[in-house]
Amino acid sequence: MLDGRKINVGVLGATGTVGQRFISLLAEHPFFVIHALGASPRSAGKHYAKAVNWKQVRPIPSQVREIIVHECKPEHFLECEVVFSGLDADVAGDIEASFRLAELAVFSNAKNFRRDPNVPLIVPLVNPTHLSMIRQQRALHSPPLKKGFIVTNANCSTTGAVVPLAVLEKAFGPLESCIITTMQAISGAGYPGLPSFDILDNVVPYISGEEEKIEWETLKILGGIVDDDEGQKVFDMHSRQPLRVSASCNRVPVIEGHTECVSVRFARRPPPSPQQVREALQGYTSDVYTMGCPSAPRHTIFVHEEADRPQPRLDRDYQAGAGVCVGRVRQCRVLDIKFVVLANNVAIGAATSSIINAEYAAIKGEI
Ligand SMILES: NC(=O)C1=CN([C@@H]2O[C@H](COP(=O)(O)OP(=O)(O)OC[C@H]3O[C@@H](n4cnc5c(N)ncnc54)[C@H](OP(=O)(O)O)[C@@H]3O)[C@@H](O)[C@H]2O)C=CC1
Ligand SMILES: N[C@@H](CC(=O)OP(=O)(O)O)C(=O)O
Repeated sequence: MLDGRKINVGVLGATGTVGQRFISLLAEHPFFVIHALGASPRSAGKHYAKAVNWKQVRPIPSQVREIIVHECKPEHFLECEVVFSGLDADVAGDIEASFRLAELAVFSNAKNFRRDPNVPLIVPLVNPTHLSMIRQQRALHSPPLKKGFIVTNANCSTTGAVVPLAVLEKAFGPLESCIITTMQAISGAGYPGLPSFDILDNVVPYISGEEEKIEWETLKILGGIVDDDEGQKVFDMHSRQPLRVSASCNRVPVIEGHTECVSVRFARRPPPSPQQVREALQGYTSDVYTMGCPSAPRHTIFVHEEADRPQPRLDRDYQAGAGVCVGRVRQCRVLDIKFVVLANNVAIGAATSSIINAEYAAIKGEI
């Protein structure tokens, strides 16, 4: 893998909410060094510090302030091996495909390639081994690729839910059904997000496309990879034990941190007790942490005993936003078990996941 050298990386969408978090997290990274930045033609040609409307707690890292922002064209990123994409989904599809064609490794937050049958959808605390699909992706690409690939991470609400769901499946066998109700922060809509007139003193019970993404992505992430009749690898979408997922999504006046109420029914009878569920969640260690990915949280899930936690203002920075917090684990009178989960939408829900995915790929020798 790395032989002690650092890998040059670029950030696409570097001026946005997710792009800024990438820059904060990559500023002092042991594997990666920021080499190039890209954004829209509106920002191109400016020093980063002039182009960005910086909204992070820590100041703009000094080494990126003077970098000239480029348009998102591969010719400006040829000295990079990896790009992290925080691009607007309206443009991410074509741009990310062009970087893959130019033999770069693309780690994307955007939704565009999540449903591609050869693109892994990886929540690193859950299914990093889906990275293996990039070999088929390269081979089936026209023309076939030597190094280029795209890896996506999930929708931020999907990410928060699938971490505890995956742990429960591992401990207690397949889930049969799951109901998820989200309370999503406004930073999930990028900056400036919703008009204050719409979100202050209010809850908006609709986020376009979100419920469908949670219901579909959960199956791709929790399912395995199998061989089809032609010997191709395919994602099995949890088909061996069909899992029904029903999601309802709400926007709430919180800046950062998506809170979700989750109820689950297990296939096996009798189901686990709330105490068994708490112990399984608290005791889980992710493979990416064990393998030494530097951004992986030491403790994947913190289980609160207090009746009124997790809360976004208090818990969104747990493990620098890389872990998730669960609370209120209790019996559900309709399904089996219900709980609340909080995940930082900009960190483990976005930039941190992409970075851990790239760390895992580097450790595995794929970049
Ligand atoms: N915010 C979140 O919590 C999460 C976001 N995501 C996804 O991550 C991506 C980024 O989200 P977010 O940071 O919130 O979005 P923002 O709107 O904050 O940022 C979008 C970025 O895309 C750039 N961009 C816009 N148009 C173009 C263009 N024509 N060419 C090149 N670059 C362009 C913008 O550059 P400029 O400043 O120059 O306009 C900006 O850097 C989206 O796909 C989103 O769905 C995923 C999970 C969570
Ligand atoms: N839709 C999410 C953020 C997002 O951009 O999701 P996706 O990457 O799945 O489009 C939210 O509003 O909180």
